[in-house]
Amino acid sequence: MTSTPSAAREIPLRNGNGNGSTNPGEDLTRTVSSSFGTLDNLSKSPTATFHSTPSSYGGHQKPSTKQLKPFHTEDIKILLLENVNKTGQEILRKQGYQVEALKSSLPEDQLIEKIRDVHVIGIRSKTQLTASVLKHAKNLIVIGCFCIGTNQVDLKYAAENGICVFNSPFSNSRSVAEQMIGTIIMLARQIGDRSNELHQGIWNKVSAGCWEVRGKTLGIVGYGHVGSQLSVLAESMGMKVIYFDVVNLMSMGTSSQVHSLDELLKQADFVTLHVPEIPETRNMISTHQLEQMKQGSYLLNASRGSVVDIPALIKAMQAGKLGGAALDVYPNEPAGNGPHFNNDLNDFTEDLRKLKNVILTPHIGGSTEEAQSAIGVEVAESLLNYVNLGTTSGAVNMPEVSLRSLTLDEPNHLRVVYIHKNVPGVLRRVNEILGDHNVDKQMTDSRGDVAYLMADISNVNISEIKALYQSLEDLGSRIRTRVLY
Ligand SMILES: NC(=O)C1=CN([C@@H]2O[C@H](COP(=O)(O)OP(=O)(O)OC[C@H]3O[C@@H](n4cnc5c(N)ncnc54)[C@H](O)[C@@H]3O)[C@@H](O)[C@H]2O)C=CC1
Ligand SMILES: O=C(O)CCC(=O)C(=O)O
Repeated sequence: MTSTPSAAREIPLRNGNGNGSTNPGEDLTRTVSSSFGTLDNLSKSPTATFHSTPSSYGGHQKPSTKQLKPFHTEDIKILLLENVNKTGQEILRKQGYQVEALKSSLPEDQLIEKIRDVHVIGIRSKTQLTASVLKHAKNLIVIGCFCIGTNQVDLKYAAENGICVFNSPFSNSRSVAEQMIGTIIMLARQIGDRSNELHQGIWNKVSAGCWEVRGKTLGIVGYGHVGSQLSVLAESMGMKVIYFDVVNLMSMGTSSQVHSLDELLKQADFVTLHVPEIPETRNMISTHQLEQMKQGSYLLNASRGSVVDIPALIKAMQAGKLGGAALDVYPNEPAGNGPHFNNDLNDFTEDLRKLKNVILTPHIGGSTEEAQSAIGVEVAESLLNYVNLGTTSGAVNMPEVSLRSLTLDEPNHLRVVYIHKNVPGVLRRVNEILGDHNVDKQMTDSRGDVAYLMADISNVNISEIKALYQSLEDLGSRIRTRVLY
């Protein structure tokens, strides 16, 4: 169940990227067809106060919280891809929004068709929301990544076009760390091979090359949410933990930070990768790094497929340099489940599949009931808070801005959300427009080239909302204007 504090509703969902209609009025009617109908009706009574009636949506709200609802919620279209958990789907459906949920991701041409009219899209790690896809998303105001990684989204393009992006920063970290613990032991004991052999009827009781993990050194590359959880679990099994991170961090337990990747590679019996996909981490483990690793050591990657040069890893395995490896992620991954793990996907796949003591898993580090359910709730609530209240807390590509909810004892109040280019003079112009009313509270912040302003203003007649909106839209700095009332 959502704990979203109120159910404010957005009116103008205009895209600021120049792809939408040049007439904002047309955009309003096009994107949320009933919002002008409602607005026009209300505006016949210019002195009317606009307490919205208490909504049936989101049963947890305090009685005094104002429900902002200038259009029908069923006009909001949400597309959820990649089997987003039911918890998230239900929260969004309960709002009355139109939710379409698909089990897999979509090929680019189908994605472009679908993304044209949705206001909200929810994805996991596979769907690539590049600039060339997003430029077709004329109505899109927010993206929810129901996962940790956001490398699949062009965050800069999204921000510059007024599309806010949320993720779930740590709800699956524990699941990944636990999978790594299991995998470390499986590699050390060659359990994958023994199990495969026995499935084929072959009894192969061996101890050569099989080890306890107690007393061995685990080298963690990237000591963030996943890496630090793993550190604690590994120490509890008697492993010595060292880690390398570009940031100076507090060591958990008795683990210690080393100064370079090479230092870690030279000391560790197991090397495990938990860095984000960024240009600096592309192929961070390649031929040179594999050469630095100890003879018979093991490599694990559950970060992103681009972080390891897999053909180089295959060579190191074939040469007997490593004792084993485990991969959960690959440069190209299939859109959905099925018999897709072959050379059509990545041209090294058949060679990889032939290797002994190499555990291959289909990107399931975060795939547990606990993680997916928690992520569903967390990201769906971020989406609601953004759509309903304009709140950007936790956003990964916008400044974090929030104001307390409007309440029913505040008549003639509305909330203005103004996403704009971060250039001098904008605040003065915006406040000239808002200044005809009473600005009760205002917050503004910037992140790079984009700034986000949120203001609650009172003494606004219904008949004035459209003009207010239009004045903000007419400013050259405007990326996107939303008025919630
Ligand atoms: N296999 C799976 O199902 C999952 C995979 N992931 C992947 O794991 C990655 C890590 O996740 P978290 O620990 O939550 O991220 P995080 O952001 O909490 O930690 C990443 C750490 O890597 C460090 N780092 C960045 N660049 C580095 C570099 N060049 N060298 C060394 N350290 C560097 C950062 O300073 C940070 O401490 C995610 O970005 C995601 O791609 C996350 C969850 C599930
Ligand atoms: O579960 C997923 O779809 C993706 C997990 C992941 O890689 C992430 O959270 O970054």
